Amino acid sequence: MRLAILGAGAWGTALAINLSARHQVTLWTKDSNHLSELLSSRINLSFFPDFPLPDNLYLTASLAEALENTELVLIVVPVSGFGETLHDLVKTCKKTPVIWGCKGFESGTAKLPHQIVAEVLPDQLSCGVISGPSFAVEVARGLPTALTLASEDENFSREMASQLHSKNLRIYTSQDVIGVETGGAIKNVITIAAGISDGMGYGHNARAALITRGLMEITRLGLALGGKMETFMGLAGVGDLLLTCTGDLSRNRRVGLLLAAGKPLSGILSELGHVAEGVHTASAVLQLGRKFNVDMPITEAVCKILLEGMPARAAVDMLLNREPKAEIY
Ligand SMILES: NC(=O)C1=CN([C@@H]2O[C@H](COP(=O)(O)OP(=O)(O)OC[C@H]3O[C@@H](n4cnc5c(N)ncnc54)[C@H](O)[C@@H]3O)[C@@H](O)[C@H]2O)C=CC1
Ligand SMILES: O=C(CO)COP(=O)(O)O
Repeated sequence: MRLAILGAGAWGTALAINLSARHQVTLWTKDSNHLSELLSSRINLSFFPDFPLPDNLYLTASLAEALENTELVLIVVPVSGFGETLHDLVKTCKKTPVIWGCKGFESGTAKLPHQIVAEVLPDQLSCGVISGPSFAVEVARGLPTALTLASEDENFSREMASQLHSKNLRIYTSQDVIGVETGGAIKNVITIAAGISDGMGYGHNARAALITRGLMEITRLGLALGGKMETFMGLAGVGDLLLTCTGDLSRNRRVGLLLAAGKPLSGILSELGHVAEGVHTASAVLQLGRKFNVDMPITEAVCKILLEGMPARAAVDMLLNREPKAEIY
């Protein structure tokens, strides 16, 4: 298949490396300076420096060129650039099927990516989201990874999954777009909390409790938004939550670890050099929790730290001092 990957960060590059083994892939960056770097070194020094780019991977900064004869567009820019990228796509007048891999609610509007698609590309029928436990480095290495591809159009997800599926990239299908997007978005906020807890030395018991109670927050808000319970128990829910809360490759976890060490958020984000979606999505999650009357104490504590500068220890005390209640309610 001929496919265009829009977004040459860690995730776009990892997917391009993996999929180039079986497909004709074009990797698009909006930034012409970044393109020059990619073309001259054949390595993504800015975002993914440890992997040479495959010889058959085509690189461009021209969207029209990227979309030439393309059968599928994979959008893997951060959520903050997702709407802009869709608007750029509209200008090309191409009706190519679209799959996105960004994880978060849009900051300010609290919209999920599929809601942005519905606004910008209202006639886009062949579309869906791909998500699940997938550190970019491991996908680039060809290590076994399983993902969920969700689309309201079952034929589309089945057809695309069969094209993209391989021994090292197992693609399961789903029709629960809201559930898959919600799981991927909220787990980033819970992961920041897990990083904080580990950074403060609270131990394995506390982390297990955070993951479990975090899954409860994901499930409660996800159900309120229209997602399905089984999705939160699957790859895009508990699967991704477990990965990033425990795996040191997670940027969101790293944000938590560094906050616990007392570093200021602005310094952490510039040191990271990559997007940490939990930072940008936390307030939207809190806003939606309030709107749907869903109790989200972990999200609230993370927001206090990120948005109000509350010291991590005080936020943890706030969580620990909550009144006891029934586990399931
Ligand atoms: N890195 C990973 O392991 C995974 C990341 N994701 C998700 O994929 C999305 C992208 O993540 P990464 O590639 O890791 O981030 P990154 O920070 O490594 O790279 C982001 C890329 O997007 C580009 N970009 C930013 N705004 C843009 C815009 N408006 N238009 C065009 N390009 C723009 C940047 O120049 C950069 O090349 C995030 O939502 C993330 O949660 C999903 C699964 C795995
Ligand atoms: O979502 C991811 C893996 O599934 C990547 O997580 P981070 O953005 O925290 O690195």
